[in-house]
Amino acid sequence: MRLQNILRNASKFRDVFDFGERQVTHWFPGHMAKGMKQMKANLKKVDCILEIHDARISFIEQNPLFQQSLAIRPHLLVLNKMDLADPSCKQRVLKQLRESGVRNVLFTDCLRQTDENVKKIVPLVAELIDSRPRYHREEEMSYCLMVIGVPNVGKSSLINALRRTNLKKGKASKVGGEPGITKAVLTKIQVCERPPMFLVDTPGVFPPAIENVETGMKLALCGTILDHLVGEDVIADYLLYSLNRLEKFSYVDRYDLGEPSDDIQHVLKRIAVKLGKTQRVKAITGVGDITITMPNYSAAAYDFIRAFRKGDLGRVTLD
Ligand SMILES: Nc1nc2c(ncn2[C@@H]2O[C@H](COP(=O)(O)OP(=O)(O)OP(=O)(O)O)[C@@H](O)[C@H]2O)c(=O)[nH]1
Repeated sequence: MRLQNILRNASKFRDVFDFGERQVTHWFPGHMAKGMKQMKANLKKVDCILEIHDARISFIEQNPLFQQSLAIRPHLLVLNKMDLADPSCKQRVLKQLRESGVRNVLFTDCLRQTDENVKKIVPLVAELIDSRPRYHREEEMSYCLMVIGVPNVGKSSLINALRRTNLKKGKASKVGGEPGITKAVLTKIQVCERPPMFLVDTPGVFPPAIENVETGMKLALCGTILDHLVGEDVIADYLLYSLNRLEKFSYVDRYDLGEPSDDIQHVLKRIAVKLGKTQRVKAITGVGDITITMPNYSAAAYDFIRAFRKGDLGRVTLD
């Protein structure tokens, strides 16, 4: 019965999301461009780049300004927050990345105390560095790495996880739930004694050349961009569209919807009622003012988006 309902509804789901006239350029604050300059200058001092992406969106175009630097240095792609991504997509993602020339890839969950793949990072990086010429850093005994990635992807958490795993030491980097917390450049954080390995922490840098508005929206959904710059209503609608497209229907039970729906107003209304998020507003009628109870759509959208980000709507890979 349940499956029949879902299949009946599937034909009613949108095939494409209407982004309207949205432009992504104003979603990226100016401090990111400033960070890019700092990062380019720092790149000269590093032996290997740890590029960190959200495992739910693996195929972000590389920033053209870094392509050259990335090409001449060993490079490891860390797909973090794997605990929130769909594990059944792993092999497809790896294949697609391999086809586009990205060979060194690890999936991580930095919040897990003992993540096997976090343990693999130091040996793999040492191997990658030793297998290639180090140019002007040939004499250097220690390894220096740089972590790069968009805001809120887990750069600070990865650094802390590396220290926890290899040095049995605690936090070196501030970790935040809002994008853009890593602002100051912390020079050289030790992550391993043998071999001596250091990291340069950098501000979260957003690639300015996002290939389309949909990539921007996926990044917004995963918390890379401050919500108010994009609009929680449209993020919530894109989330609903994505869950239906990917056939991830756990939201139906969570919010007692009975069956999947592609109508965000309907879904938000039900979420608001379920969570008791209603507000009393005055309405003017022909026979005088009355007070009516309305669903609080903003509070419902907030809950829906947060539930997705925490993994409460299931493990979802958006790409
Ligand atoms: N579920 C999950 N959450 C994670 C993981 N890694 C980091 N987070 C969470 O993601 C949020 C951002 O983590 P940070 O380490 O501050 O990310 P950042 O890239 O340094 O962020 P900026 O400072 O904004 O550039 C925090 O709420 C972390 O707890 C992970 O592997 N899994």
